[in-house]
Amino acid sequence: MSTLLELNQVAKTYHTRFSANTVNALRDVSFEVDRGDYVAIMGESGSGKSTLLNLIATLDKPTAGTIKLGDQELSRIPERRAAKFRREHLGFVFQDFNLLDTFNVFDNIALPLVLNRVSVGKIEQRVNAIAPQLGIDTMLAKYPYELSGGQQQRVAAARALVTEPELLLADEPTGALDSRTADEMLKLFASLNANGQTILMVTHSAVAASHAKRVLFIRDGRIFHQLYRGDLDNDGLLEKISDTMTAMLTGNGQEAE
Ligand SMILES: Nc1ncnc2c1ncn2[C@@H]1O[C@H](COP(=O)(O)OP(=O)(O)OP(=O)(O)O)[C@@H](O)[C@H]1O
Repeated sequence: MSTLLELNQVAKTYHTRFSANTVNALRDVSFEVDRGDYVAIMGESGSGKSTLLNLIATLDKPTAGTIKLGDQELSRIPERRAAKFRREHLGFVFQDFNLLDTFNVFDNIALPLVLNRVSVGKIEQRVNAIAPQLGIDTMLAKYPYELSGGQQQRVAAARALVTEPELLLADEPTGALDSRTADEMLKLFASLNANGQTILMVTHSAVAASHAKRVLFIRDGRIFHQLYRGDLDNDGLLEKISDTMTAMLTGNGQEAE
């Protein structure tokens, strides 16, 4: 398999404006994500997960180290091209869906294509192709407030996928969903991944992470440990995740290789 995302000794230090304090949010983070992989990133609140996601999403730049998506080193993308790069290469799914209330479902899904100046005919073709895959083809004329949380998240997933992104970035995608709906969402992610979609998901939820192929644990801005699914089923991986979380919380266990 070829490498899609490569982080090499990435560090991020925040300098707070009104004091001399600095926060080392990430330190010496290196890992790779192959095309077709499904990676979950776990860690306690404040461990650096959002910082990491923001760097990969080109919303912020590392203080040191490099991040490459394919052949492109992200910190070399000029500011004026960053939004276009994001729309062309990345898809985003957030905890709170981030749908536009005044747009119907069709227009919400179409938005990134409109911004990319895709022709009207092609937009209709793409939206009509992705909607049935996510089971929302009967809802295209509805507005977000008319949908359940699970349906809204599927619309958000459709919007993220309609541009056929190389990498799907998800930030707590099941955080606002009840457990049954969260389970449906996780099954959807697994089937997207089975069809080749590369996924990087930040989550607090061990159950959500147990659907991934690989789990990275961050503690105090460093990679603490990695788990690979191998031959394990979701329950087997969940057990290992729980053990690692216990080790992380009690301060035991090994640092990552
Ligand atoms: N803009 C900022 N300025 C200063 N410090 C920051 C900034 N953003 C994050 N931090 C600090 O960096 C560290 C990592 O924060 P980050 O938000 O990445 O953690 P997290 O793992 O995503 O937490 P959570 O799960 O609560 O969202 C924390 O100590 C946080 O206070």
